[in-house]
Amino acid sequence: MGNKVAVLGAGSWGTAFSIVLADAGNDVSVWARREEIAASINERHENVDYLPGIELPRTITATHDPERALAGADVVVLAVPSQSLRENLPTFLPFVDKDAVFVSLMKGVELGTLKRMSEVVAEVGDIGAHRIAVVSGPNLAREIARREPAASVVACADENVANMLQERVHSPAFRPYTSVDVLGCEFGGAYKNVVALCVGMAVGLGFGDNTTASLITRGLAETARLAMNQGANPLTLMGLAGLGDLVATCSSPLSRNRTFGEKLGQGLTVEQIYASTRQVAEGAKSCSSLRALAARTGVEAPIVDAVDEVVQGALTTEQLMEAFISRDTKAELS
Ligand SMILES: NC(=O)C1=CN([C@@H]2O[C@H](COP(=O)(O)OP(=O)(O)OC[C@H]3O[C@@H](n4cnc5c(N)ncnc54)[C@H](OP(=O)(O)O)[C@@H]3O)[C@@H](O)[C@H]2O)C=CC1
Ligand SMILES: O=C(CO)COP(=O)(O)O
Repeated sequence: MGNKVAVLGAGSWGTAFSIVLADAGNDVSVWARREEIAASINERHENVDYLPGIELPRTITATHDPERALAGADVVVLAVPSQSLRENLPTFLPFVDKDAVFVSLMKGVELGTLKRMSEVVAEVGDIGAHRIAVVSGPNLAREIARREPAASVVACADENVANMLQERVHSPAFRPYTSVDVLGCEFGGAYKNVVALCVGMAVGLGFGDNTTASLITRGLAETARLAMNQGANPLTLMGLAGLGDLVATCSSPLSRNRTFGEKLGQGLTVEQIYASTRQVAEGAKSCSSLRALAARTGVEAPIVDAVDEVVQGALTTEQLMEAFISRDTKAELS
């Protein structure tokens, strides 16, 4: 095995992370669902749909053929939407080397099964935890693609694998830290998208920084409550994959989740927002799965509950804010 990485998914983050991988010295082969995206990457060295105006390194090539993308790759990066991973995996798995390590970039929880992405990979591919890693942190795709400095977490149950991947993804602008808390990183990544939807709603309604800071802070408390109930290390939620990503996503106009929430706050419907973009806002789906998981485990999750109600059309954004403020009062650290 050499230094070839297959990146499965040519959206914003799959493409931006390919730049990190190329800058770190890997040969990168991207699988694109649409042939025209593969052609744009190969011929123009640009992903015209997802990262227009960003020149891609020549060591990134793309193909529509999963077998070609995966041939000779010892690291397989998964960058498709969370809700399509289960249906995508059977297309990829026959061509994955038996020792290759999977790296999930995805930040969602599967509807129905309520599984995290690493759990879906383990189940569908019958793959051990030592071969499944996660990269998660404050990593807005366009900023990473512009090589603005950022840090992130590479988590794997096997510390040696996390160390190996840390080297493979360490580029001049991208600083990865290792962790063995895959679960904590995945909950941090999925939950912050829902909190960002909520913050976006507040912004869309015209509220300022006190409101958004209150939602971010209570969102972090809620994230930690559910993640710890599931076995996460609480310190992971205080780190890059928790607080770091929460702050970046909730603060940035580049975030699709925050933007989705903002449009809801401005009065657009969920259907109108879906019709206006092809990019994924994971929180609009994961609010339902995280809500179901919290209910199943008896964990209080008022932000996730209320965001899901808004997305289902059962609550307006004004009612969400009213519900947030008028809930029964309690001790902060309860
Ligand atoms: N963008 C970001 O800043 C970051 C994103 N992430 C996470 O990375 C994951 C991927 O997101 P991102 O790249 O941003 O998403 P985008 O919306 O930018 O791109 C989605 C990609 O998935 C493809 N796709 C859509 N539907 C399917 C399907 N049913 N089967 C296979 N492929 C499909 C799209 O192909 P097509 O063009 O043909 O529709 C496109 O290549 C998400 O979980 C996200 O939360 C994590 C960190 C940062
Ligand atoms: O995960 C992200 C930043 O770390 C990207 O957030 P959005 O999916 O909301 O754009």
